[in-house]
Amino acid sequence: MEERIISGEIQEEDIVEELSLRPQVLKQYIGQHKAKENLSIFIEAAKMRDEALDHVLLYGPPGLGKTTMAQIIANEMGVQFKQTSGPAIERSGDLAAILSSLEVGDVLFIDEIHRLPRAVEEILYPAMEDFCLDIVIGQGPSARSVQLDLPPFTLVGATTRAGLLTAPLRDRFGVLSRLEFYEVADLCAIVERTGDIFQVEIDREAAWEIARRSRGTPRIANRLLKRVRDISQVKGEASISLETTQRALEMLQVDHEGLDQIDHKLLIAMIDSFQGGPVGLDTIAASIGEESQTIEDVYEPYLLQQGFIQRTPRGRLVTQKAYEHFNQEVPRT
Ligand SMILES: Nc1ncnc2c1ncn2[C@@H]1O[C@H](COP(=O)(O)OP(=O)(O)OP(=O)(O)O)[C@@H](O)[C@H]1O
Ligand SMILES: [Mg+2]
Repeated sequence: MEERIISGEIQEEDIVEELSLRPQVLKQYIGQHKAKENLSIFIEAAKMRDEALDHVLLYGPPGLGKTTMAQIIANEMGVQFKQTSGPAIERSGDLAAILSSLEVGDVLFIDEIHRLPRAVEEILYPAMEDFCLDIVIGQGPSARSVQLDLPPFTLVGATTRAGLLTAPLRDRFGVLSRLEFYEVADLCAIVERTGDIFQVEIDREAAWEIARRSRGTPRIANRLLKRVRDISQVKGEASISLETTQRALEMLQVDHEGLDQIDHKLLIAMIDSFQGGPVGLDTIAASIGEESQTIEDVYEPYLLQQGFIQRTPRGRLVTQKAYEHFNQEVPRT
């Protein structure tokens, strides 16, 4: 897949900056008021009882701040943060090794937890529930099962697709926290914060414009700001202006709703080739040459949330808003 400027997924150019841009404590974490409020209560209660925080599942589209939140949880609890990911753990032994290295209260963060192999996942059940490790040593008739005690710890799982988690795994999380697309005002604050860290001035209306076109996603807001900053610097502006921002975003082919060429291709295909739907995901994917899974995880959530498309049991439908976006008449049926 070519790299889209408005993809919420992490790209190579983001990696270095993310380290410096990540808020460290809850107070610096902008937006997500509901998730933040819940977590801060649970964190405070766990600290008062001097216990490990209950296991937390963070879910939501890419780039909304799941990894950031996981690190903040560890910081707020004052414990160590250990990080791994579903696809990185191939064998049960790998997970057993990680679990047995944990100390009291530690946060173990498993990113993309829906991609843990099944056999590995089963090791997690007793670990999460009873803080014990059940391992089988040897094979065949001589195999025996050994139990090891683990210190109480907090598992923080992150996933873009909570629906893919097995029920036994999902049920073992005490706190389920869904991250939502950000409000424009919150994204605007994020853009201004990032501007401060980059030491660039940005006019309020320019920050707002970037926020508006960032698909509710901090990672995209930060990325757009970087591109806009480059263009503004070349122009020699003392502070990034609205006009430059609009020009830059036009050059980057991000429209006033934050939609890009691929969104356009997708919506236009639905309108022109499938009379607005309903049309199945796989059919749309084939017609625009993208993977169904990418459409479902990356493009569609924002189009759904903004009401450009709807999901029905018979497939996806484009809405009146989509027709209006392209100045097209809604066909009568
Ligand atoms: N609430 C926030 N306030 C300020 N910056 C944020 C916030 N949430 C996320 N960011 C910034 O957005 C970027 C992406 O966040 P993060 O890596 O935590 O997202 P993610 O949900 O883990 O993404 P992925 O699904 O790709 O793993 C980071 O650089 C972070 O600094
Ligand atoms: Mg992440």
